[in-house]
Amino acid sequence: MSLPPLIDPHRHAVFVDFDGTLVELVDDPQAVAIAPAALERLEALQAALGGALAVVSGRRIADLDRFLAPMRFAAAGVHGLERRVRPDGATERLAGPEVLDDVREKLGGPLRDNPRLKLEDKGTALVLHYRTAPDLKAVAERAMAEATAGRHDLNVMNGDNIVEVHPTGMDKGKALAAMMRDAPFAGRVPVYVGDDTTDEFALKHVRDAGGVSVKVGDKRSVAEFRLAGVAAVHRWLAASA
Ligand SMILES: O=P(O)(O)OC[C@H]1O[C@H](O[C@H]2O[C@H](CO)[C@@H](O)[C@H](O)[C@H]2O)[C@H](O)[C@@H](O)[C@@H]1O
Repeated sequence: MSLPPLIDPHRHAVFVDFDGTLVELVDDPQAVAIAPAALERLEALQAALGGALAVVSGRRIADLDRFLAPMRFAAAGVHGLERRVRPDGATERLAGPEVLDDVREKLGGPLRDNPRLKLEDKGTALVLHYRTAPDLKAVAERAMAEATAGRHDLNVMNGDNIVEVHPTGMDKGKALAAMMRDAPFAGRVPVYVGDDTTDEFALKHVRDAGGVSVKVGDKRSVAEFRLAGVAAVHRWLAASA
């Protein structure tokens, strides 16, 4: 797979994943950080694109706001269950936290029995983290499977050292397609850059639509182009800006 072409600010709409793409993966999900210079370049690119830049993430939009402050940006959070088309607009939520109350309670036992497993509660999604305890991968997957048994309204997904659950019906591809229907994205050619299995929905959508699909890292992908890691992403964004 080859390097992606530079972004054309007059033609492209840019969708960028967060963890593993804009910021390096670390043990503590709250400890991620972007370099101030990289953030300034992202803002410059957003301006050059006429605002047609969005962050598409499994994170909550409120968390993305905190990590990327003071930048304001369009975003799809929690894999599209949260959406903000305009940087200063309101965040729309397609589900509430109560839908996971029963799962939250059922995960309590396994979490008490395995204190090295960490729960991230995103309201409309629950994540079991095992990056610092890789031997507990199967335990985490089993706990999630048992806690969600019979719940056909929920989707369990494996990510990078995580197993996550959220309501069905949305993924990053659908989130991107929805954003492409509105200004300032509509009429532009989509560019998507992401590293994880959950990004494959968006990468496939973009490839099928004739856009620029960019995989970060060396995992299998439907993407047409590849960048080696977070540093390479920032070099490419800088060259484009
Ligand atoms: O869609 P993304 O922006 O890539 O978000 C996916 C998940 O990212 C976070 O977890 C990942 O990053 C953590 C910090 O580097 C790392 O500790 C973890 O192992 C990774 O899976 C986030 O905590 C999740 O909620 C997101 O779904």
